[in-house]
Amino acid sequence: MTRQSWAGFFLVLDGIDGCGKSTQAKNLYHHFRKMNQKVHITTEPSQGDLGQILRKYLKKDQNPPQLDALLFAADRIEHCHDEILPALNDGKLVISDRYRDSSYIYQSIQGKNDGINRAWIESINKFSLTPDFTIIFDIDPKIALKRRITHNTENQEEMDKFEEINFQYEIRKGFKEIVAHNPKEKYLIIDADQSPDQIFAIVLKKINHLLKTKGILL
Ligand SMILES: Nc1ncnc2c1ncn2[C@@H]1O[C@H](COP(=O)(O)OP(=O)(O)O)[C@@H](O)[C@H]1O
Ligand SMILES: Cc1cn([C@H]2C[C@H](O)[C@@H](COP(=O)(O)OP(=O)(O)O)O2)c(=O)[nH]c1=O
Repeated sequence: MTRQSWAGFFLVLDGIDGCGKSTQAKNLYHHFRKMNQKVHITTEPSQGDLGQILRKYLKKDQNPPQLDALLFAADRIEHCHDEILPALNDGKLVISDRYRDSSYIYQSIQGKNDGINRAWIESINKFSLTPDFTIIFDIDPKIALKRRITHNTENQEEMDKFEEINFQYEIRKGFKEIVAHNPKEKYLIIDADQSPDQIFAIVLKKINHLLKTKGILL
């Protein structure tokens, strides 16, 4: 699975937990559906067989971090092979709610005291597809947490193991560093402390431009 050119467009939305990426992924999906544009929405952990197994493992507190990293990487290979590449070859805009950068950041921070480093995570992910473009939603973790509690999608007892606030500050920093070290042609960082409509307007302007440049959108 080394092919890196396709008829479609591979877009990733990423950021800390609760930054609003699922909301924007769904907005984009519905927008392009209405326009009769070929579009596919997906998420990581994936809905595939390995994604189901991974979600089960993530509910356990005491997995070795190496195991988490390997499961995320395995799920990603299956996800690329079974779902993402076929959709891209079919000319679709593929919108993924989280992808490889989440592994680079979450697993390297989670495993920093267990001998896990970024180079190893990159190596186990080297067979996954490289996105055409990534949007990072940047927000203070306290605001993201408040949103999720206010909307009653979360309470403190049910918080996933990755959602502890200091960990989220480290994750936020990690995403910012990725943006800083990559070209503007590949990444956009958006201040996610704005209304959903304001954020959507920024996202849509960028994606329309990118799709027009690639000749996918007329
Ligand atoms: N821009 C926004 N302003 C206020 N609340 C938001 C905004 N975007 C999303 N939300 C709400 O915040 C919560 C988390 O958003 P969600 O899109 O699920 O985040 P993520 O997918 O990044 O975890 C949801 O309850 C959602 O309705
Ligand atoms: C894709 C991915 C997610 N994660 C983490 C981020 C989330 O805290 C958790 C599960 O994701 P999920 O339950 O979908 O949360 P969210 O709505 O915030 O995206 O898995 C990783 O640690 N590594 C990865 O490669």
